[in-house]
Amino acid sequence: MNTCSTSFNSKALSESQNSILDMIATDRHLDEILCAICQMLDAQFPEVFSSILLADAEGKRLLSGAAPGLPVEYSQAIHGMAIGPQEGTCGTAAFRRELVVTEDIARDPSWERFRSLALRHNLHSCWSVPLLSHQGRVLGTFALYQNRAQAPDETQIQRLGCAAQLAAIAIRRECDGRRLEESEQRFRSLFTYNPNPVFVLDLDGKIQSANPAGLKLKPYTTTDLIGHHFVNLVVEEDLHRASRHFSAACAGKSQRFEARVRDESDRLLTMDISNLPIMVNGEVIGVFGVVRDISKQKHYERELSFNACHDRLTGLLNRVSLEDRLVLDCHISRRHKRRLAILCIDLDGFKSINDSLGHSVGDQVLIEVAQRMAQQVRPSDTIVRMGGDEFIVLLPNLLRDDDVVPVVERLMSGIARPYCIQGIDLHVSASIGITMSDGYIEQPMQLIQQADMAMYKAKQQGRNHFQWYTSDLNERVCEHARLRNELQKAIETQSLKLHYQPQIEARTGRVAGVEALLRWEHPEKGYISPAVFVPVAEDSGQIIPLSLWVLDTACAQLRQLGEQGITGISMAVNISPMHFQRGHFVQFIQTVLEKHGLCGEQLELEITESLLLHNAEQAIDTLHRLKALGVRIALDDFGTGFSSLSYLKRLPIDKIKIDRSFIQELSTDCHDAAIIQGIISMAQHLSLTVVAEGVETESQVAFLKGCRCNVLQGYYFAKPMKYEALEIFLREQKETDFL
Ligand SMILES: Nc1nc2c(ncn2[C@@H]2O[C@@H]3COP(=O)(O)O[C@H]4[C@@H](O)[C@H](n5cnc6c(=O)[nH]c(N)nc65)O[C@@H]4COP(=O)(O)O[C@H]3[C@H]2O)c(=O)[nH]1
Repeated sequence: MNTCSTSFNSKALSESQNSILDMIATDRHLDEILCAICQMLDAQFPEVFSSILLADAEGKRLLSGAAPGLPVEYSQAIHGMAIGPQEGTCGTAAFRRELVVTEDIARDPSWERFRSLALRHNLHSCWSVPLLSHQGRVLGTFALYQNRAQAPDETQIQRLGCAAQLAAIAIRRECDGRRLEESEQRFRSLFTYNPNPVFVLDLDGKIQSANPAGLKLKPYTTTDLIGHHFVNLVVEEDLHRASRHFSAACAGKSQRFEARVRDESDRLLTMDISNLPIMVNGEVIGVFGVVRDISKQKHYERELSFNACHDRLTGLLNRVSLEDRLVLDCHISRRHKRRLAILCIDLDGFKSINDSLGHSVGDQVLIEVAQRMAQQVRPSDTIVRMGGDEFIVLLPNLLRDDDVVPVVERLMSGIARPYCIQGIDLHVSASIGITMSDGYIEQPMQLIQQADMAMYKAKQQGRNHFQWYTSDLNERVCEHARLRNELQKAIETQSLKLHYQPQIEARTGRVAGVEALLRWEHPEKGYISPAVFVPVAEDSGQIIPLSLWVLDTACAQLRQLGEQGITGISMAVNISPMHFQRGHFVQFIQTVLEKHGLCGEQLELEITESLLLHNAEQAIDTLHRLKALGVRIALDDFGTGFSSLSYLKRLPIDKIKIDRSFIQELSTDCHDAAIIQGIISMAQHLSLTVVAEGVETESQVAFLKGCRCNVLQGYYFAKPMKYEALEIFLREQKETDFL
């Protein structure tokens, strides 16, 4: 080897090195370059063979790189040798990352695997250096084999290092190129296969390239997208915003915003756009526009917010939106110094359509009502469906209060026109409550309450009416609410009592029965008439527990009378239509009779005609079932309602009670006398018992007896009295004849 090193021609070496560097610079194939490096050294040292091995991807094995002077059989045998602490010269050099010198292969223990092969090919010593990347990763090894056992001198080590460096440069460049190529391909894939449109814009905003998804956003007005400014894509209203974000991205700040674009079919799409600066060597050279179509999401968002504040059935605003609208309209009225009208509209007759013809017919009516109302007001007015058949209308721009009247009249006549649903002609009308404001009100929702109160008043006046809100209406409603609360307390503290008024058989003068009448002794107001508090209890639903208590108590006290030996009298109890129409009413009556050991004939239920107004067929059916229990039925307040004589014969009733207003006018009004005579004779034809209520004078008694009225009830005989008084009264009357 000394001979070789002395004969080493440094000029030739430097030329070879230059030509190899040239090969590297001109991107010649790596195999070619590595082979040239080996040949360069082989040429310098006769009887020396260079070998380059390359590390595999995992850095665990060494693979053939170049070894033009080595025998092919040997090169093939060491292909794939492991990198490790005892793996020949090259495997060990790669493992230790330093020059490893094997002076004598024949004696080196790390050569055990390949020793005989090497010696067979006359290879006796091997010196190897690792090839490392910039980051210190092992790229491979460069080795020199000699055909005699020997150690390298300084020059040889230097030349070996020099050649190894050239090989490392070539390999690194190859790796870098491959990595660059790979990263370029990755980027291309991200760009090309991105389902979202991606644009590359120059700093002027011109589109330099677009991926296939981006090309689909080409406006139908242009033929090409590339080279055009991005403003051609964005709709005019959003241009200013889009340009602002683009400029910010050009200044190096990533941006995210929404803008609308039109696609190649001229569809309007809402896009979520990211503008990202393209940074090269710390400088912005362009902008990426990454676009995501969020049109569907926007559509759902709009739908959700529409549903949140609109009524699904009619499309009108719902009660959620009412307060906001009201506050806004108060503001408008204040600013324009106009009057604001608030109308509360409730449909008359809608419930019976819904009950009898079903909800789908009811729904159709509501939809049409909503449409008709919308036709009668201005677009700037507001119509809200509060639920069911109740609506609120806000008219914020009226000059005078009276200007609301024509609108209300139009609404009423519009609603009252017949509806033809599924071939059936239907009629509904509207009861309207009106309140006015100048917009200066601290709690605008109070206006809704006022209109609501007025609407209730309108309803009470009959159908198809409108009513203005007045402050005394408010007073009455407040009183109503107060009474309801106090009544609740009275129910809870059981401070309601029953009084009883005897009913006298006209022919014999004996007590035929008693009527139970509710009494409420208010701690401050004294006795409150049931005529006052029963309607309140009916409105609030309190009538049900009250009615159950009355029936139970009346039956209990009738039984108590029996136990006192007072028998042969019946107990009449007033029944509220609301309780009567409840399910389980008949069952309850049966239970209460059984509980107190009474038979049906001892109980008489006083009902009124109003009970037959809604669903008369069902009411008649309930009456039949009560009759089957033996219970008697009396029709109270006869003569004050519609008193259609024709339906009387269809009703399974036992008695009619002539209202006391007829009896009281008897002496002054000869018509009343005629009416009473008529009622009694008609009742006799129908085999009904007639009771006259409110009998106060002897002459009334005489007249009624003359007309063959069956039963008399009134102060003339007895006022309603407590149970204890009744017991005494009944005991005494045994000996007394009233008539
Ligand atoms: N001026 C005058 N009045 C007489 C005379 N005789 C009896 N009255 C009164 O006439 C009313 C008869 O009861 P109603 O027609 O069923 O009318 C009752 C009934 O509709 C209702 N009511 C009373 N108790 C109950 C009850 O327990 N349940 C229900 N649902 N309603 C009841 O309250 C209404 C009024 O009851 P009250 O104030 O007790 O008034 C009672 C009674 O005190 C008389 O000679 N002259």
